[in-house]
This record gives sequence, structure tokens and C-alpha cells, in this order.
Amino acid sequence: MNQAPLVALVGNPNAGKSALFNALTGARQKVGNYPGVTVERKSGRFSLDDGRPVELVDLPGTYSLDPASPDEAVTRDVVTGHQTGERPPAAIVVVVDAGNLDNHLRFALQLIGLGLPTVVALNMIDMAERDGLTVDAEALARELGVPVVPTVAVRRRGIEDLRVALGGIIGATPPAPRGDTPPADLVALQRRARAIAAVTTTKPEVHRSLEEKIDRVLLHPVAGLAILLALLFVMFQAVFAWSEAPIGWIEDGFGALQVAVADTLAPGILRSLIVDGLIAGVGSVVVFLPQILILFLFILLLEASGYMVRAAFLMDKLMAGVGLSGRAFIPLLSSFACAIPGIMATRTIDDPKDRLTTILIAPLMTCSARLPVYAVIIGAFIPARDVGYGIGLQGLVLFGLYLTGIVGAMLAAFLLRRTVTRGAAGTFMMELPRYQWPDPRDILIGLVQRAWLFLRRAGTLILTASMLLWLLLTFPQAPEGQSQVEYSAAGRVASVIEPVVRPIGFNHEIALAIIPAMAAREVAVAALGTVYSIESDDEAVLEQSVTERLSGRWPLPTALAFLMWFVFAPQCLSTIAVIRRETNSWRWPLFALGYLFVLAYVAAGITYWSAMALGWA
Ligand SMILES: Nc1nc2c(ncn2[C@@H]2O[C@H](COP(=O)(O)OP(=O)(O)OP(=O)(O)O)[C@@H](O)[C@H]2O)c(=O)[nH]1
Ligand SMILES: [Mg+2]
Repeated sequence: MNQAPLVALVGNPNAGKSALFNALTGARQKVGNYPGVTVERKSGRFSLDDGRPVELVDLPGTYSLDPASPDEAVTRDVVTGHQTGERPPAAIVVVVDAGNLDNHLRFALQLIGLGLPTVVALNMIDMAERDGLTVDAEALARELGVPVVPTVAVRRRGIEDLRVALGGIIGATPPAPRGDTPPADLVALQRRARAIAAVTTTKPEVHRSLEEKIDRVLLHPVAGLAILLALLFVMFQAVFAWSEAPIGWIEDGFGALQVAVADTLAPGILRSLIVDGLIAGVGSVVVFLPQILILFLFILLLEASGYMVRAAFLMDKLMAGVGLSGRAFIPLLSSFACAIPGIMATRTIDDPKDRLTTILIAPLMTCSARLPVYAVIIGAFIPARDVGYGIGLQGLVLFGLYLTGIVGAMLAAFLLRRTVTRGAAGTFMMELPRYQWPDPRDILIGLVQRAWLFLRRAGTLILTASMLLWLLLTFPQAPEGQSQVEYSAAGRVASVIEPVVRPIGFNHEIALAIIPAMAAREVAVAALGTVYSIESDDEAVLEQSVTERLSGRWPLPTALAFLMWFVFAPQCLSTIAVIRRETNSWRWPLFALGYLFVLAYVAAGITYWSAMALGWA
């Protein structure tokens, strides 16, 4: 097959490369509002105005051709044709922010100096216009010696012109070498960039004053942090408050399905497999879709509005206090969705020790797989009570669990930076994006993606694990009068583990649930649901949710210890595998497994014994 010419999107972080990539290729990719989202190679196809196909790659944002991180090195190597496994690009699209020309043109000049066929996408002109700036694209094209196309990536404006401009330079005779090659040293480059920006941009007298006023509050070290905390607090309250009804519908749906299947099939192994294994297992996890979507609705809104980078900015000082670089904030933030993309996003951290520390603490951020576990246990053991001022106790406990993960991570970072990953903290550079109203379409795409990821996981990983677990719980079959769960293969394994976890308040069922939860944390919920459903002969149990099956079965200290265990325990084999891949050794994944399990055990133990001492049993 003839390979289509390669076109690379390059530019400063947050210039809008990924948004342009989406607009050109139609591929749906996450569009974040902070620098450094793009870590992997993202490619897609589109055709030029004359119908020729080209392949487009979206490269990580970079400030210059002198890479500071492995991530930026990829960008340099691709555009210079040195990246292994990548053909040299036939053309590059340099994306610049029209409202921030003097900064962005420095890198653009460097790139143009490479002599590749180049088009400059003058992006975010809508934002520049809003701020009262006018940029003369023609004058800019004359100054730079390459075509300049004004674009608004998120509104798909200028996309046609971009395809036409690319058609004009790809495969055409290379442009004649220009007289003035860009200056070699960075200071001179910056000076030239400023000069060009000055002659092509008209600035109004006053601008961004409202934005500056807002930032004075939101970035205030005290008021800003208080607002951030309040926002997070509202977010966790909403996770419980808004999800009740939709969760009820999903529960009713799965309950009805179980009853319907139980009615059509004769009692026996097959019926048990489908009802107790598959439907109960998958259903007990899918029920948390509404809560996950509420959480992500908040996260996506905060990202798209431009607030998230400000949160990173606020956290920077705190992070420096424990020896982490501010750059660690974004990988850690991604880890709230899942530690895997979070750990991969650490490639943007240049200092190896900084990066390793961030990788090691990323699993402590509360990933979305923990949410089902938290929600079930909170639902079953924490009363849905109002603690005053309209604040729900359940949301408060959830907030506390997230906070415990964060505080635990900061403490771990503090200790790691003084021992195994000793070294100086790196520096932080981040541009604050402008505020804007989130685009509902972008938010919707983000939510659909999350829902899809979650359901796919439920339909594959969780389904398989539930089935295996059911097998291990059903065989060998117990003789009359003996407990099936105790007699089963899984029950026997649990009996071996039980003495180890007994001191921290765990019972046989918990010992049984935490083993399959190594595959994925949510399986713990499915496991508990299946255990209690197999144990009981009562048909009515089918119509109960896991929360209902559990409520009142454990003493409160046990439930709290179980929650604490899940804050810390490294119960996710995929995360361990990614740490192995990203650190290229077995040493660090094993270290992470070890320290996290020890932490989990100690934290759960302390919780259990304190709760006992308080007489909460
Ligand atoms: N108003 C407006 N917003 C834009 C435009 N292009 C991108 N954005 C927004 O700017 C933010 C950053 O865009 P991205 O496409 O993620 O930027 P990027 O260059 O890929 O950033 P990195 O991958 O971090 O280097 C997102 O919130 C986009 O929605 C535009 O033309 N106008
Ligand atoms: Mg990007």
C-alpha cells in the first residue's frame, strides 16, 4: 500500500493542536484545557482539497526544539525526521495562539527554519477578537514567508482554507530558500518573534481586565484554595444527591432481568451462572454509571472552562512543599479517572526522579474504579443523614475518602523524595488559558466517551472476572448441610488469607472479595453481591441490590476499614503493568505493590481499631 504523506501538527502547549486535529480528521479525542494532555501518538486521515489522502499526527505541545522532557523530544524527533518508526513529515502545520503571538512565534520561527513545507494555523482568533486584538494574517504571512490561515479549531472555522493551503505545499516544488534564516540563539529568536507580533497585532488600550479580576480571587492563595475545596465538596455531594433516581432505574432493570431469567430457566447450574454470575456481577457494577458520569461532568466542565489549570497553579506551591514538581499535577489529576493514563502522562515531566515519584503515588489518587466500591459500602453502612446545613453525611464520607487518598499521596511523596527518589524539585512553567463557556457538544462527547469506556470495561473485564469468580464459588459443590461459599475453591483460598486480614477487622467474605479485585477494583462489589446471593436460597435476594444485601451485615468498624483498604491497596494489575512499562524495570512496580499494600494494611488496621475503641461496633 502506498503510504499517504505525513503531516505533523506542532506548536506550543494549549495552542489548539488537538482541537484542530479533531476538526480535520473528525476523530474524537479528548480535548483538555491544560498544557500537556497529548502524550501518545495520535494520528488520523483526511483528504486535501484535491482529494489526495494525507495522514495527520498530533504532537505533544513544546516550547522549543530543545526538549526539556521525553515528550518534547518526540516532537523534535518527528519534525526533524529522526523519530524511529515514523516517516519524515511531508509538511508541518504550526499552530499558534493568535492572542499570544509573541510567545508562540518563537517556536514557530524555529520550526519554519527547518525548511519543511509549512503552513501556520493562526488559531483562537475568536478569543483574540474577544479580547479586542486584531491580527493581520497577510502581514504575518509576509513576515514569516509561509502561508498563514486564520482558524477557530473548536468552531471548525478556517478548516477548509487549511486543507487548501496544505494542498498547495504538499508535493509542490519546495519553497525557495529564504534570505533571512531565523537567528540561532533563543534570545534573538524571542526578539524577532516580538517584533513580528508587534507589527501584525493591534492591541486595545485595556483588555482582559475582567479576567484579571476573576483571577485575583481564584488564584488567591487562601480564597482560591477555599473556592477549590468548596467546588470539590459540591462535586462529591452531587455524586450522591443527583444519582439516586437513575441508579434506581438501572437497579430495577437488572433486578427485573434476573427475575425474568430465573423464571424462564429451570433451577440448576446454568441458571445460577447467568443469574448469580453474569447478571449480578455486571449489574452490580453498571449501577454506578450515573455517579461516574456526574463526577466527570464536573471534571469536564472545570477543564473546558479554563479553571483546571488554575487549580494546578494553586496546587503548585503545596506540591513543591512535598518535593513534587507542579507538572505532576496534571498526571495526578488524570489519575482520578484512571491511574493508567495518569502514569503515561508523567512523560511530560523532565526530571527522572520527579517523574518516578509521580508514578509511584499516582495509584493513590481515587480512580473511577473505586467509586463503585465506595458507593456500595457507604450506601450500606453510612446512614443517608443530613449533618446540618443541608450537607449529606454520605457525600461527606466520600469527600473524606478522596481527601485521604490525596493526603496519603502527598505524605508518600514527601517520604519518597527524602529516601528512594531523593533529588531537587523541578521547575514549573504553565500558561493560564483564558476563561470560556464550555461547549456543550465537547462536554457531551467527553461524557459519552467515559460512559463507553466504563460499559466496555463492565462488558469485558468485569464480565470475565464475575464468571470466573462464579465458577470458583460454585465448585466443588458442597455436600448437603455445608456452606457452599466455605466449601468452594474461592472459599478455601479465602480461608487461607482470612487469618492475615482478621486483625484489621476483615471477615471471610471480604477476604474472598479482595482477591478477584486485583483484576479490577469493581469486582469486589460483584464478588460481595455474588457471595451473598449464592449463600442465600431466598429468591427475594435476587431483587436486592448489593447495597441492600450488605446493609447491616458487617460491624461499622469493618466497613470503615474496608473503605480505607481500598484507598491505599494497589488492587489493579493493569496499573502495575503500566508502571513496569513506563519505568522499564520490575523494581518499581514491585516497590509500589509492596509499599501500597503495607500502607493499606496499616491504614485499615488503624481505622478498625480506632473505630472499635470509639465503641462504633
Ligand atoms: N475559543 C477557542 N478555543 C479553542 C480553540 N482551539 C482550541 N481551543 C480550546 O483550547 C484548549 C486547548 O486546546 P487543545 O487542542 O487541547 O490544545 P493542544 O495544542 O492540543 O494542547 P497540548 O496537547 O496540551 O499541547 C481546549 O480547551 C480547546 O477547546 C479556538 O480556536 N477557539
Ligand atoms: Mg493536544
